[in-house]
Amino acid sequence: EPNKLPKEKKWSGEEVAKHNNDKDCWVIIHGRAYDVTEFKEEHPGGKSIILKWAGKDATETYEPIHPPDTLDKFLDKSKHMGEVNMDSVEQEKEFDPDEEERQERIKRMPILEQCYNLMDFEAVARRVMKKTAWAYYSSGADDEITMRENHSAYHKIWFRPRILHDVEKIDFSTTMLGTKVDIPFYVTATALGKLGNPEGEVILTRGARKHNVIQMIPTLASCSFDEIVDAAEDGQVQWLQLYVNKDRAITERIIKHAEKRGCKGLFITVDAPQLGRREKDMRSKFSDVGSNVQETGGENTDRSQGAARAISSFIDPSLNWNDIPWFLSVTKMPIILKGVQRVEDVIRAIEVGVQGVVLSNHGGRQLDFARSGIEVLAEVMPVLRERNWQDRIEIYVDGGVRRATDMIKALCLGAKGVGIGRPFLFAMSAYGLPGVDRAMQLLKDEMEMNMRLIGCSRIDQLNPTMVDTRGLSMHTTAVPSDTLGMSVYDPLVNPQEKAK
Ligand SMILES: Cc1cc2c(cc1C)[n+](S(=O)(=O)[O-])c1c(=O)[nH]c(=O)nc-1n2C[C@H](O)[C@H](O)[C@H](O)COP(=O)(O)O
Repeated sequence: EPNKLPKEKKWSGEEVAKHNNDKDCWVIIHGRAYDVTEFKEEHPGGKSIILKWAGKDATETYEPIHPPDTLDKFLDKSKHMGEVNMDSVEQEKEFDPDEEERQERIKRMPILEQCYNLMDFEAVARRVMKKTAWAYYSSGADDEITMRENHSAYHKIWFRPRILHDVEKIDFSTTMLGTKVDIPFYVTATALGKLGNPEGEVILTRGARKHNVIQMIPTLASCSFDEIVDAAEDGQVQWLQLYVNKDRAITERIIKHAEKRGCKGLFITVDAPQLGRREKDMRSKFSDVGSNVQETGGENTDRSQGAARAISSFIDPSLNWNDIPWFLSVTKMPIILKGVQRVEDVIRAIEVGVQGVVLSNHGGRQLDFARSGIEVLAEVMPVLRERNWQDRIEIYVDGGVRRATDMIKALCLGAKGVGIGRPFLFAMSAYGLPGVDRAMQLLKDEMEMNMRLIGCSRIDQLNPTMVDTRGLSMHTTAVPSDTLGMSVYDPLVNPQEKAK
């Protein structure tokens, strides 16, 4: 065929560069050429990003968003054109006006030992991460009120410590879905790990292994699912976070494969029938990566929806309670609904037969003005206790957990454990595995001290009498300062302009 290479030949950069338009479109990924002329029409991230790199090496942009097996899985073999002689390819770096200053900031960043708590990692990550990666990880929906409320809700809960209890030996280990863990937190599912670190989610796997905590593997990981499972040690427990695909055959395949690979929990995300509107993310360079989920949204849909939208057009917005029996029928893994936000749905989850819920608003990235997970927990537990249902399912909370005291408050109120997201992403992005390791160790040190100071030596001694939650439902949210107004009316300097 015209485009077929004799075995030993490699394409030159010049030859690939000829295929640089809508009618004839090749890209180079990891030193190989791919004909994406037809595929670009159905690319979930929209076709503009592909055309932007038509005829060029797209590896750097491609890498953080796509697991390594993406092209083998989704691009017909006949479109895999073969090897490219990369010496002949003109490397085109995506111009980033901030890159020079960022490299300077990296040289001046604090050493790891100067990070004393999880918020320190956020402060460092903000300075040293690429803007697009920082935007994706740090963004919340709309005015980010819920994202801030998630953390400040813990500041409305005060302790009622007890005294004169023997707290010489502290044991804060517990079990989660039957797995023994060192400390009651798990690494929650957060997409696109390679935006923050070239190795991606496997860094979190190694940190989780070292501290004997569970990692929840995201559907939208940068690493492939099998890479993440292979990075785990024998006996290391992982869970799967599932975005349900409109095509249930794909979903069934994913579930069965996860079970076969040893996952010990299926966390179905139920708070994201469509990914939230995260404006920091939308402003970053992904703004040219509109996705076909907007196409279905009709002409006037805003296409600059950032990375989130670019990778989530497959999610099924029709998912509903009637689907749950099917999930219970296709797997033996315990099923947990992630993103439950009111007691009525916890009752329904128990009645429909799932094994747990995560009280969560997706880190404030979905519905703004959703209540914090911890506030919902305070609503849920008294109702379950009234029915003597408190042991019918395991209840987790995530969102805004930054201190061991946050964890202790959640456990006092009846949570089995908490999920932690951004802190480990920021620790990984700033310092790699040593950062994640230190972040987890800091939480263990804080846990030991605070359990001692609250007067408990074991997790099962934590109970509602040890906290005062009277202030919890007071949403004395200061009127949000108009950050959008301050920035959005500035003449948006086009980075390309700045470079001239
Ligand atoms: C920070 C972050 C969170 C994401 C996340 C990506 C990032 C960068 N992504 S998202 O791209 O779709 O929004 C996921 C995801 O893949 N699936 C999911 O169930 N939750 C996702 N979450 C939510 C996460 O599982 C927790 O609910 C949330 O992070 C907890 O809040 P903290 O970050 O404050 O700990």
